[in-house]
Amino acid sequence: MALVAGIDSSTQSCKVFVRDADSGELVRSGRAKHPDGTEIDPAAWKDALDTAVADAGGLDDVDAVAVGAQQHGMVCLDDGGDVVRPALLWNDIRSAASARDLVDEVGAQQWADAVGVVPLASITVSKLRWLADNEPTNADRTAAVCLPHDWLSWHLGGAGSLDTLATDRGDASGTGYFSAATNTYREDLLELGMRGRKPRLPRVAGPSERIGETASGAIIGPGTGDNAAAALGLAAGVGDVVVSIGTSGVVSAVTDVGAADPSGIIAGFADATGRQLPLVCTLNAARVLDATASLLGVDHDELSSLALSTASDGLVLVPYFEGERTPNRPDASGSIHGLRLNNSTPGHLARAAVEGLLCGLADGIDALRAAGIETRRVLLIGGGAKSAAVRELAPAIFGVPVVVPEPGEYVADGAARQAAWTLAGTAEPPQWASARARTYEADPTPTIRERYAEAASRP
Ligand SMILES: Nc1ncnc2c1ncn2[C@@H]1O[C@H](COP(=O)(O)OP(=O)(O)O)[C@@H](O)[C@H]1O
Ligand SMILES: O=C(CO)[C@@H](O)[C@H](O)COP(=O)(O)O
Repeated sequence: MALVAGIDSSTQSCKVFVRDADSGELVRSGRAKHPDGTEIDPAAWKDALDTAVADAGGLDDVDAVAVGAQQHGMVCLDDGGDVVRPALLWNDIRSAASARDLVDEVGAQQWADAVGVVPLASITVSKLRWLADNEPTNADRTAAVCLPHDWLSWHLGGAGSLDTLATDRGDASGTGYFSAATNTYREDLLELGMRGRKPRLPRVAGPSERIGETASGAIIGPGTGDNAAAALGLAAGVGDVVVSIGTSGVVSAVTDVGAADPSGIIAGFADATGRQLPLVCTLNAARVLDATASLLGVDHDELSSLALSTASDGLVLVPYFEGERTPNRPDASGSIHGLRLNNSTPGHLARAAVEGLLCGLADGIDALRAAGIETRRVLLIGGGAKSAAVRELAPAIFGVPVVVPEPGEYVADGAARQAAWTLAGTAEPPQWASARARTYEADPTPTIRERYAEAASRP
């Protein structure tokens, strides 16, 4: 029996899932936590990976491995391959003004046409501009720039010369200097971000290309960004909208036609199979529930019960706890609207937190629909999908049926499926049985959306 391993190095943790390469059956798994913060020494990801691999019983008997990881993180390497400074993660908003500068210099429509992405604080090119303007010495020392998954794959393969760095089009498309439409780097935009400097970039491997070998002889697949890996893990098809409630809230769909949205709401990313992955991402998702539970002094199950046992009654929570990316309001904060004596209860606050989180994601679904993307049903994943209140309330707020696959790690599964594909050398990824799933349906509740839209539009 050939074994493959999929790794998910996400914002909060690292997960390793070992599966049978032919059937996809789960053999064993492991996990480890990442430190908190939006600026992280990549060595912490490596430590967590080593712990998670050990927790999963090691990888010595595994034939192929691939890494899915949080997108956009800026990993700068010097000539010798050492990191120049801690990585700035996708949710680090210090680069918001740099993003605005880049949009002013080039134009939003021009960015969308060139790379499918209008720079925001999250996008790698904005972080590089921040580096060039605020830490010019570090920018000068930067011989190569790569992403979290590129760096981990490179280390799995022994971290040789910078020439051996590799990425895939799924993750490259989140940098702001790679076009998913033409499958080429726009080195001119990288140079613009770096104010004239030209660090080297990872080679962009094909969707199932071998990029190296681990010390124990396992083939390394190209890996990808976590959202592209999730779509592959779920085998998302036409009409499927994947909604992930992790640290980020993500709404995405696999399509043939890419996005070029000058409003910046939809990012024109690539998927992990050679297609496109238009995507809307919010900064505030599962942690909205974490924060509300902590505010109320309850755990997640109690928060969910409170929300489900209380009817909506005019209280609106706008969840911009960490500023917001979509809409682009990096300096915003969370707010509560419509407090009255009769709705000033823990239950109403719990309900408003779940509804606020879901309304932000529903706006993302609407944006995909308005762009002509079929939105027949939602596949709901991520840590937040473990909340019964999220699952129960989502279909009414999203206005479409919500399919919740059994609790799992679909990013790690996508990476494992890619590893199996790389191992097989076939034209298409292997067909693995779909996870068991439950479908939730409900009549739409437009009033909740309208109340939220009114509150969220206030400055
Ligand atoms: N039962 C639950 N209800 C709501 N949120 C939960 C529950 N269990 C875990 N979470 C939250 O889910 C988040 C982790 O989800 P995950 O998808 O792994 O995130 P990431 O991929 O960003 O690391 C954490 O913020 C955690 O508190
Ligand atoms: O920035 C994005 C997508 O554009 C995020 O989705 C990151 O990729 C982090 O993902 P999670 O750790 O929240 O899953």
